[in-house]
Amino acid sequence: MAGEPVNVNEFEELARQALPNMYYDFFAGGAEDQYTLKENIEAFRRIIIRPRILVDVSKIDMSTTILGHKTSAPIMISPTAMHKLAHHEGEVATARGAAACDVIMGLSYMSTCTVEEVASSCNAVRFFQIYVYKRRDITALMVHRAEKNGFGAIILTADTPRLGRREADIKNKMIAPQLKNFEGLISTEYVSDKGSNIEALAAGTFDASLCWKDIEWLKSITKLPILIKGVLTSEDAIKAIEAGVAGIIVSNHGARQLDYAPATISVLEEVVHAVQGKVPVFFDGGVRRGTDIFKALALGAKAVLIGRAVIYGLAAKGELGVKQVIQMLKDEFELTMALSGCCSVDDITRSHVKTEKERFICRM
Ligand SMILES: Cc1cc2nc3c(=O)[nH]c(=O)nc-3n(C[C@H](O)[C@H](O)[C@H](O)COP(=O)(O)O)c2cc1C
Ligand SMILES: CC(C)CC(=O)C(=O)O
Repeated sequence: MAGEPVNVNEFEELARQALPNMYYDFFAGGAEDQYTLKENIEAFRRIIIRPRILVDVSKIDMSTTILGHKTSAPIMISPTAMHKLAHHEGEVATARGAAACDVIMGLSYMSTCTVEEVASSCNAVRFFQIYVYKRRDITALMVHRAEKNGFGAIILTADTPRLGRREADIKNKMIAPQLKNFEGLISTEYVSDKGSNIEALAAGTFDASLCWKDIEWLKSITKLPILIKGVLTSEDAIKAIEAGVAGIIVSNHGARQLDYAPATISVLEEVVHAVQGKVPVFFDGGVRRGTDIFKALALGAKAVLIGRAVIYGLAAKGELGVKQVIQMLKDEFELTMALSGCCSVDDITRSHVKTEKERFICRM
């Protein structure tokens, strides 16, 4: 590629060149046939924008408020694991990139920098994602550390009772590094001759018995608002509201868990309808362009979360790359708003997009 990257896909190419195959495959890969992985992107392509003309768009305001936190754009960083495998500064570089762009950072439970290191590195608003370990005392301790270190919410990832089958990681015998957060608490260095050590780590530590009633337990150990991540159906959206969560994240885990789960953008509206405005609905999966962000907001998302795009920026150029990727998405989103006749995020409505089903309705 000649010159500087001009879009997220070019950052992916730089990341591919920068990383050992094993790590690139871990970051980029999905489950089994990777049908859902492709669909997360393709389903966006099938949605068309209906722009309005002759609107004064000389000033565009992308800002919004997420759980009471004012933010520059409806963009957050999705929690993704093990950033030191992408860049030696790890999650500290990601957090600094988020702070520089004034967006909220989701920190993974499986991070390679500690909660304390990330918290003291910058003033980014941070949410902490958790997996629930069989050793619940360790999860409770992590929640308390996040609370003590000024994190603004807990993201409970609910789609991973077991790890999805990621065949590249099996072939590569993907390593499971020791995770600094858990040093002295539990070993996260798993070695299995059979294949992915990440899978062995998840099988050894994650609590597959986690269920709806455990949200009560989580609420009993923290005052922080709880977002539930991994909702794909109206049935589960209703249960989540009954359980008292502060928000819902429509996510298929970047297509790394259940293959042939739906593309997230194709089920966003189903969840939004079920929620009836009771809590904010967030969205992730396949966001690579500002137009994708616009489409998700038109279909009812309060904000989107970005997973791989941020990792690609981090792998290519560290903190600067994270900043450039987020800025690129913000710039593209701002231009999309202007060209669609929307001056603020509240101006983006359902009538600004046509889904595939609606596109072929013939107006007589
Ligand atoms: C390499 C990688 C690691 C991830 N690790 C986590 C994790 O630790 N916790 C979690 O809740 N989700 C994790 N996810 C899922 C992301 O939070 C998010 O749902 C997904 O990446 C969104 O799709 P996108 O990558 O197309 O933006 C991970 C995703 C990737 C690609
Ligand atoms: C270490 C893994 C369990 C992190 C994860 O959620 C993922 O790789 O998708």
